[in-house]
Amino acid sequence: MSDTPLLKVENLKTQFFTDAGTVRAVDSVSFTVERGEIVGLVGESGAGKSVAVQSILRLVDSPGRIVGGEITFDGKTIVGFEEDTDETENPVRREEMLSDSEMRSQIRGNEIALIFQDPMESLNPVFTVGEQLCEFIELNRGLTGKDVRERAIEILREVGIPQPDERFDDYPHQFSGGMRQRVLIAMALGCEPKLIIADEPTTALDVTVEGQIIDLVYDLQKEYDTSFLWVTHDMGIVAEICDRVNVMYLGELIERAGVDDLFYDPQHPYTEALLNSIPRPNQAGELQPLKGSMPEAIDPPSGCRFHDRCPDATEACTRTHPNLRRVTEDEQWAACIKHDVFEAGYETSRQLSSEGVSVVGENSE
Ligand SMILES: Nc1ncnc2c1ncn2[C@@H]1O[C@H](COP(=O)(O)OP(=O)(O)OP(=O)(O)O)[C@@H](O)[C@H]1O
Ligand code: NI
Repeated sequence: MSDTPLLKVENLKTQFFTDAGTVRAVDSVSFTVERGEIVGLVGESGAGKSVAVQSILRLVDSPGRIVGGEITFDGKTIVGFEEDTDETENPVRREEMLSDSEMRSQIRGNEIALIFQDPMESLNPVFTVGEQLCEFIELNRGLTGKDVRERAIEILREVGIPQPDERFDDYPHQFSGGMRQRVLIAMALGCEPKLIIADEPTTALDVTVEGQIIDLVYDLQKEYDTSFLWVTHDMGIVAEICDRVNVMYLGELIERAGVDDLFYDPQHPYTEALLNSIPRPNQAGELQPLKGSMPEAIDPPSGCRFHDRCPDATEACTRTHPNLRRVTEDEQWAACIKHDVFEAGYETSRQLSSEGVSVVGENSE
């Protein structure tokens, strides 16, 4: 049991059935989170990171639907379909797949907690921070009376709220953005989850506060051994806290690696381009902003979805769809036909060259 990953996502497909066509927001994505790990999910805006997270919690909004794949969490089947139902609008659920009420009572906010970008959305402005935290603890941990208040104050102290017994009676608007995010982390911890999913939780904060929150998460992770799935478009944050990283591009996973391998020896040109666009210690040349913007998931390019922005693309890349495969001795995986030259004819076909790279506008971030 303990050698199975805490979270396992396999060939997940989530699509939006819109009037304009089918948006393949998450297109056969697989990754795992092991116990006690902080795993990053990175990529530009629109890559499918949030939809992947919503799929794990089974919170995909209509007209979106999970149409294929399997998600298991701590021995439970969050998503599981009968075979051969892939890509139909109504795949048949397997018997062991958790019901909607089991998702609500056992998984969401209990075994898996979610932290969003905007804490105000998750906090109720008419109740004090303390009241909300207490309600949450009562609901999730079954404590009552004085114990609840004590636990709430203890957690507030733990997440670095100064004078927690006084701040307990404040309303959310009396807290700064960073403090509110700390309260959300307190709530997430309050239910002692096995996994915390953080979807760009520090994007709205200034750099100093962001740094403090990240330090806090790092410390808490050490203390509680909680696993994290950390969604961000910020490679700097990834470098700071993640053990392993999954890079998404246009609904697909294009590279997966341990954080050091990813930063020092990226195996996919998109990862390399992302890294070249941020300042980092071993920076060889000047910063190069990532050229162009990500195409629409409704009509992805043929072959490799990144080929029209890729500096290394050859003609073969417009034809061959690369699969994610292990490309180094370590656990480093990439989806690029550079790594299977003989099969796909990468080296023998014409370089698309710099003119082949369409430069349309600036990076979408
Ligand atoms: N309700 C919806 N209806 C139609 N398409 C949607 C809907 N929600 C998301 N999408 C599409 O799914 C794709 C993935 O979106 P998603 O929000 O997961 O991206 P993201 O990687 O989280 O980006 P960001 O960094 O901006 O949060 C996009 O093409 C988006 O337009
Ligand atoms: Ni998002």
